Amino acid sequence: MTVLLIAEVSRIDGGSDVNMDATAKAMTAAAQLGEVHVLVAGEGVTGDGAATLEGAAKVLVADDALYANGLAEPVADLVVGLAGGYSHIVAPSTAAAKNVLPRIAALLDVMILPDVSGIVDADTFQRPIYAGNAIQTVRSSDAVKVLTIRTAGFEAAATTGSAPIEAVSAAGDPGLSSFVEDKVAESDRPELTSAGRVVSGGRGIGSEEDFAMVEKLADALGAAVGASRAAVDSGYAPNDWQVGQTGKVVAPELYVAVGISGAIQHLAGMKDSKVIVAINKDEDAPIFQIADYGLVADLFEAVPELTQKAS
Ligand SMILES: Cc1cc2nc3c(=O)[nH]c(=O)nc-3n(C[C@H](O)[C@H](O)[C@H](O)COP(=O)(O)OP(=O)(O)OC[C@H]3O[C@@H](n4cnc5c(N)ncnc54)[C@H](O)[C@@H]3O)c2cc1C
Repeated sequence: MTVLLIAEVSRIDGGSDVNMDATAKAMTAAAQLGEVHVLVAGEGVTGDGAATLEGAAKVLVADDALYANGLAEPVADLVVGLAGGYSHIVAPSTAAAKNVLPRIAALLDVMILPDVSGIVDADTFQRPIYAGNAIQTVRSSDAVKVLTIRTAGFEAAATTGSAPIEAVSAAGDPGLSSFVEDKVAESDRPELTSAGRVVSGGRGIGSEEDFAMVEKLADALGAAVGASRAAVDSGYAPNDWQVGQTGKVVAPELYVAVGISGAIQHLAGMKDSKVIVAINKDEDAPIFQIADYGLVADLFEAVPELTQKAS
């Protein structure tokens, strides 16, 4: 069995480099499957770091401007071109890999095995389902197994090796996508995951216009703004404000939940906050069970009043 491990490559200061932590953890999983070749695709990449990974038999370096901006299509094409000799194609379960690996699986006409957290044998894998509440064991009879590795489940491989490095040439531009720009979101507010205070709004706010009320309270408190998934799905707040199981996990000193019922998936993202304040008109709302301070009130009255007092 020979495994192709796709290294996670991050863009740093105009160049690219291997994200060693994610790649080293995926290496530990890959090494349980067979001999591992590591593919490093990027612009200006050397493969030197990947070559130190214990378990790497060979490092393949595709140094080309085509891979500079992390577009999934050229990388998928490159991997499909190399896939012939491999029993498994593996990558750490990162946002980039989750974009590339399903394309590879589709092009090879095999299934994708995402978020693998345990290797049973070369055909059998474990992965969490139902938000981690159950573990699924999947056996694949595909000729090539394409899997992403949930890195939290594996220790990082040591970096004491010295694998040989080989250049591989770019597959050519499939012309399916082109890079336009990267834009860093600018905000005067603190960053959500590291903020000391967070004010989040839920479906109870009722509209995008009224969500401005939550933002005003956040600004008065010097807080970051969060939202429940229902508020995001309803278009009241942008996606990257979502707090919870499928959003961001926050643990600020102060978390204010406005018009949020307190579903378990929301609590998964904020229950470790030091002081939780809930504003809800329903006194039986589950959020009150974990709130340190509960205000049973109409948010349209309570929030402007609080904002005025905090300003
Ligand atoms: C797999 C999965 C993952 C999920 N991931 C997430 C996640 O990451 N984050 C998340 O938040 N949810 C997540 N959810 C959704 C979650 O189950 C809930 O549907 C969601 O959290 C509900 O959002 P909400 O509390 O804003 O809305 P609702 O449950 O509709 O609650 C609205 C609340 O507002 C109150 N209210 C209404 N009007 C007023 C008023 N005028 N004044 C005061 N209070 C008022 C109501 O009493 C109610 O309690 C997930 C669900 C699934 C199945």
